[in-house]
Amino acid sequence: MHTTGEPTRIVYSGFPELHGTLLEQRALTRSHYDYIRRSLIYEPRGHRDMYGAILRPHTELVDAGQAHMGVLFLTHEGYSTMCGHATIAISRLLVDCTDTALFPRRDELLFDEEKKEVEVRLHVPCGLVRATVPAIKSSDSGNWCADTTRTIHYLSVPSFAAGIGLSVPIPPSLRWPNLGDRENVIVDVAYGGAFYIVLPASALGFSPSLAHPDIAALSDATKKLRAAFNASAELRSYLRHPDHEDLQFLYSVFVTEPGRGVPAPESAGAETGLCFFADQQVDRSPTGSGVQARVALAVEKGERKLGQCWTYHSIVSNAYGGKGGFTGTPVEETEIGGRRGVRVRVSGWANYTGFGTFVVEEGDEVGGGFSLEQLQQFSPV
Ligand SMILES: O=C(O)[C@H]1NCC[C@@H]1O
Repeated sequence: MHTTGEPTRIVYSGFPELHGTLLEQRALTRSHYDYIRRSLIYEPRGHRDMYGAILRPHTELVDAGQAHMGVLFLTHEGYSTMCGHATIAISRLLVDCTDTALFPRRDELLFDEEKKEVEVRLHVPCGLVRATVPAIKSSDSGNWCADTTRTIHYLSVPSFAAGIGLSVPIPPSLRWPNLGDRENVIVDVAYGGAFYIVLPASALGFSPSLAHPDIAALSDATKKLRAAFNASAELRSYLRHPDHEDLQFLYSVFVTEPGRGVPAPESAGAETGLCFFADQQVDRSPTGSGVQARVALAVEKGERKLGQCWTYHSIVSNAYGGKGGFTGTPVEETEIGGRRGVRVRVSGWANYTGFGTFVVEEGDEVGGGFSLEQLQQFSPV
C-alpha cells in the first residue's frame, strides 16, 4: 500500500512463528529473521526508501483483548517503533480483510452504524494505537469495506516535547558546507512514538523554503547533525522514555517550513516538512509520528490549543496540490512519566498498490537482498 506515496509492504502470511511480547518478537526478528527484512526492503525487491510491516496476530495486548492486531515496522535500517503512515494503511487493510485465517480477531471489529466507521486497535512497539476507518456496509451481504471518500484517523501513544531550544555543538569533522562559520545548531526534540529532532531548514544554514529542497545536501547535513547530537551524553539524556529503554533513541531529523502548503478546510494553518529517518530514508508522506511530535512541540510552546487542527504536508502532497496532506489535532492533555504529554489525532489516506508473493530461490545470494550503499562501503565494487 502507499500513504501519500510512502510505501508499506505488509507481510500478512508466511512469516515464521514468533512467541512472546511484541518487543520480544521484535528482538527475535532482528536476531534470527533479519534476512526476511533484507529480502523485502533491500534491492532487488525493494530500494533505499522502502518501508514494511509484519502483522503479528498474537501479542500480549492482542491476547488480552485490548488490540486486534500486532505490528512490527521495517525500515532500511531495522525496526522502528511507531509509524503513522503504515498505521493508516494497515488499519484500512484490516477493515477490508474478511479472511479470519489472516486476521483472527476480525469478528471483534464493530461497525458503528451511526458514524459509519470501524475502530481498529493496533499493538505497535511503542504501545496501543486506535485507528478509526470510515466504512460502507453492503445491504445485501452485511459486509463492510473502507470508505475511501473520508480520511482514516488514529490516536497514538502520548506525545511530548522532550527539549526546546537545545544547542548542538558541531565538531569540525561533522560540519557541512551550508553551516558557514556557525559552531552550534539550535534544535527542538519531541517524542511521537519515536524521538524526533525538529528544526527549520534555516537553522541548518539552508534557505527557509522547502519549495525546491536540495535533498542530498539536507540529507548530508541532517546525518551530521544527528551524529553530533548522539556524540553528546548530555543531549542524549533528553531521549528519555519512562516506559521502555527500547524507545530511547533518535529516530529522525525533521526539517520544517512553517506556513508552506494548502490548509485542509477544517484546519487553521499548514506547514511542510521533510523527514529523514532511520539511516536517512526520506519519507514521502507527511510522517504521522513526526506530526505527533510537532503538535506536542506546538502545544508546549503555546502555539496550538487543544482541538486546533493543523495541516502537515510533505513535498509529495505539496506537488499534488495538497492532496495527501495529514492533519494533526491535539485532543487531550495527558501525563507521561511525570511530564506533560498530549494525545494527537492524525488523519490521512492510504491506497493499495498490489498483492503479491515474494520468493528467494535457494542459492540466490544476491537475491537475498543487498543495499548498494552498504556494498560500496564494505566490499570492493
Ligand atoms: O508516518 C510515520 O510515522 C512514518 N513514516 C516513515 C517514518 C515514520 O516512521
